[in-house]
Amino acid sequence: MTYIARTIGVTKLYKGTEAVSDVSMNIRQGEIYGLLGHNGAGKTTLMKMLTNLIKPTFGEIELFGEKLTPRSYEVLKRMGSVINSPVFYDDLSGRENLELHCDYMGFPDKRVIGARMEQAGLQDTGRKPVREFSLGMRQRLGIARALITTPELLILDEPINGLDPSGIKELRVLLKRLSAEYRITLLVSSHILGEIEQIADTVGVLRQGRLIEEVSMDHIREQFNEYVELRTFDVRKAAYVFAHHLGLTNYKLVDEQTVRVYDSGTNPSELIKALVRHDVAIESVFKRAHSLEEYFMNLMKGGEGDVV
Ligand SMILES: Nc1ncnc2c1ncn2[C@@H]1O[C@H](COP(=O)(O)OP(=O)(O)OP(=O)(O)O)[C@@H](O)[C@H]1O
Repeated sequence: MTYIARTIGVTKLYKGTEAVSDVSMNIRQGEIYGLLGHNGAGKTTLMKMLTNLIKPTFGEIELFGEKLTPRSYEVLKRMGSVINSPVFYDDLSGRENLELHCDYMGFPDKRVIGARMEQAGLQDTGRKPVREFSLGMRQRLGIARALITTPELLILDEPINGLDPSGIKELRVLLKRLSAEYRITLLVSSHILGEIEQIADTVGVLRQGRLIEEVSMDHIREQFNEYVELRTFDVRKAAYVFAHHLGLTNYKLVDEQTVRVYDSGTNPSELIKALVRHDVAIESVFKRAHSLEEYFMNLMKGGEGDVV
């Protein structure tokens, strides 16, 4: 397993109060890691430590397999970030802003600018001053600026904050494209589960400074498959009907009275009809729909995760 970034027991104290507490997070090369947490959970603080803007009080950070120190200039060149809302010269165009950035940062080769504008979907903005950009365009210009150095890891703090639905969609497409086409590893924070869920390969849940969950979305989806649960007086006969009359294999006998059929496409009425036809008495039927949201919401606010 190759980790591009790791924190090992990282804690940050502000005037004796823990903003981030003993966080060990593992970001794999090539993935989109979604950092989920309510406002104040510690997402920005964690990202600032990863980008060397602030130092952990305790613990260690590893980037590209190397320990992060105040002199880690080389590894920092391999990453880009947008933390807090990006600031631009509003009277200048997107391209001019990126040209100035290259000057400040000492990148003589400005040929990359066109490619970065295009990657961020801003190739058609021409001479339009940034003042006239939508919030979504500003966010994407911030990302284009962070991409100037061709980073392998991109860290984005709440990039969808304040965007309207079309801006959110454009950004989602951009992030997925950066990951799939350009193989950039992404760490993206949000307090909106729906967004993280749609793009992330791994989700880390921060609550009051603690990383209380780090799990792959594939694993979570497997656990949160929708199912139809039937209570019957004869589970074995019900299982027989499912297997031999409906050709199902995706069912499980939970206990002496309960059988679950896992499949989002399962139609409860088909199951009931088949059971009735074969004289299997049914006590109750229950369809469990998407409970992923419930699970993460519980984690974020402090309840127990209800993993089936
Ligand atoms: N410079 C600072 N000095 C003192 N306390 C701070 C400082 N920066 C952050 N904090 C506190 O640390 C905690 C975590 O803040 P942080 O900004 O990391 O959270 P967040 O999850 O990014 O939330 P938000 O989305 O609201 O920025 C909060 O209680 C915040 O008030």
